[in-house]
Formats: sequence, structure tokens, C-alpha cells
Amino acid sequence: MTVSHTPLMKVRGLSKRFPVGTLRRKMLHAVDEVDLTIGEGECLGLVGESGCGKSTLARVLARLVDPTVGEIELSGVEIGKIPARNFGASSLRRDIQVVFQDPTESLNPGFTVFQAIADPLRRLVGGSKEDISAMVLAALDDVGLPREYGSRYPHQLSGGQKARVGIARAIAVKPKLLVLDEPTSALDVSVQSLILHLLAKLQKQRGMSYLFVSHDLNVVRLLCDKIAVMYLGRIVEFGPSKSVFHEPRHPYTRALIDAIPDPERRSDDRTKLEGSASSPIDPDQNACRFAGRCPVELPICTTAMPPLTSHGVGSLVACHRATGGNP
Ligand SMILES: Nc1ncnc2c1ncn2[C@@H]1O[C@H](COP(=O)(O)OP(=O)(O)OP(=O)(O)O)[C@@H](O)[C@H]1O
Repeated sequence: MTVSHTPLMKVRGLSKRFPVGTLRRKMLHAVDEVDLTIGEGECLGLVGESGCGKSTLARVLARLVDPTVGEIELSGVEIGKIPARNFGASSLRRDIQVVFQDPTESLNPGFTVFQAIADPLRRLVGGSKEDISAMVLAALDDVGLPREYGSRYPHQLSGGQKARVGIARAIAVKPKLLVLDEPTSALDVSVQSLILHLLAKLQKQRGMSYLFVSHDLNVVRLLCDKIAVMYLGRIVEFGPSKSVFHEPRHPYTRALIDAIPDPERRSDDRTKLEGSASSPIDPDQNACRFAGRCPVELPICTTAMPPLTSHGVGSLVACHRATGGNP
């Protein structure tokens, strides 16, 4: 399928700040002035280390959470100002659906598979009992689950089967945009690849747009047309998957690519960003003690990054977050 260049979602100056600290006077900049475009039928991969703000951005774009500031346009309609609590009941909810990370947690244990898929169809699409039933069965077919599984409860399903139910529930209403928040990270490796293939097939068949959140650049590279790399709440690199992967321009992207395990390469050969991993972080001081020059040109980041390994930069992210962007 040819990917259209018509934008489906346009995001401008989007920020999400959370009040933190005992007196909740400090602000944690989870998402910081993000600009993005997702084309019709395009798969955009959002990657970055744990804690960099991927899920928060995904939840804001899916309109589950309100942005602090910024614009979100869907098919030319500004949806960022609609409070999240009202969005669920609006007709626009049908256009943006979400597949969550943990299929067990995202399914109501008291609902059968049939009920889980029928519920959003009744609320967002409507129709007779027979219409709803036909749509549920079609969704089960689409995700490769036998129709008789409709009468099962979540505890009677494997992890992969639960993931398929989560996908069936989201695609049944025929959304324009599917937000996938680490949809395979809770699954066994063998099941992960089956689910990724299923997602790729569904996207081709239906021409949906995907926002695919992952910490795994390798997975994103295979599935997505474009990649956005997030670091400390900001998008530091954005472009076609091939060029981001083969000609990364940002040091953080280069380090992420180098952190992908490669049996041909010794860990010593990997890119290390300047800084000292052994520098102490004192949360009581509310400041980052990494000294030196930051290789990443971010206004909120004035200090150095520790050497980045496949374990990532979580501690540094946590350190910067505690400062609320005001080191
Ligand atoms: N409701 C909240 N209140 C306060 N802080 C929050 C809230 N939700 C997220 N955060 C903080 O915002 C930052 C970004 O979190 P987020 O879950 O978006 O990161 P992430 O990149 O998705 O991480 P992971 O890959 O581990 O899921 C973290 O420091 C997190 O603790």
C-alpha cells in the first residue's frame, strides 16, 4: 500500500507537565514542546529510553490525558482543547483507539471476549444486536482468533490471545489512528513476532495510521515508515526510518542504535556519550551532579550524559526529571 503524505494528525508545541514533590510546587516536564505529523496510512514509531515521556505523549495524543499546552489536529479538527473526560463520549473517540502494553490489565476480567469487543462497538458505532454480533465475529476473524473464543474470559486465554483481543477491540470500530503503547513488550519473544506480523498485515489491509511506541529501535525500524526519537520529553530526531537508522544525526539516536545487541561487536566498540556514570545523584539536592558538557543540545539539559549502554540512561533521566526542567 502506498503511504499518503496527507497529514492525519498534526501536533504543535505540545507539552505535558505534572506537579511533583511534597508540596507539588515543582513541575515535571514529561513532554516538552513536541511537534509531530502522522500521515494517513503511515506508521510512526516513537522510541526512547524508559521515562523519556513516550507513554505520556501517546496518552495525550490518544486524548486519554489533557495536554498542558499545545495543539492536536485530527483530520483538520482541533481536538487538543476537548477535555479528555469528554473526549471518550464524543464521536471522535472512534477515530483514535489504543492498544495497551499489558493485555491482561487492559481487559475487564468480568467480560467475555465477545463482550469486550462488542462494548466499544455499541458505544461508538451502534446498530442492531445482529449488526454488533457480525462486527465482533469479523474482528475475531481479522485477528486470527477462532469465533468460539468469543465465550471465553480473559483468564482462559494465553498472553498472545489476550493481545489479539485487545487489537480486535481497538480495530473493530475502524479507527483512523491506532496508538500502540509497547503492544508486545509483555509477551514471549515467539509471540511478539506473530503479533507484530498481525499488526503489519492489519495496517496494510485497512490503511490505518499507527503511532507505535517502543523502546526497541529494531522493532520500530521493521514496522514503521517514520521514526521519532524522544529524549527527556523532547523529539530530538524525526524522519523516515531508513535515514534515521542509517544516517542518524543526533548523538542520542546513534547511541540508541549502537546499544542494539550485535553478536559481531564487542560492547567496548559501542558509542559512548561523554560524562561519568559514577557521578553521584543526590535527590535531596534536587540537582544533577553530572559535570561537564552535554552532547545533547536541549535547553533543559545542561549537564553531561553518562556512557550509554544497552541498559540506557534511566538514572540520568530520573535525575533531570526531578529538577522539573530547571537544573
Ligand atoms: N501522572 C503522573 N504524575 C507525575 N509524573 C508522571 C505521571 N505520569 C508519568 N509521569 C512521569 O513522567 C515521566 C515520563 O513517563 P512516561 O511513562 O511517559 O515515560 P516512558 O518513556 O513511557 O517510560 P516507559 O518506557 O518506562 O513506559 C516519568 O518521569 C514519569 O514518572
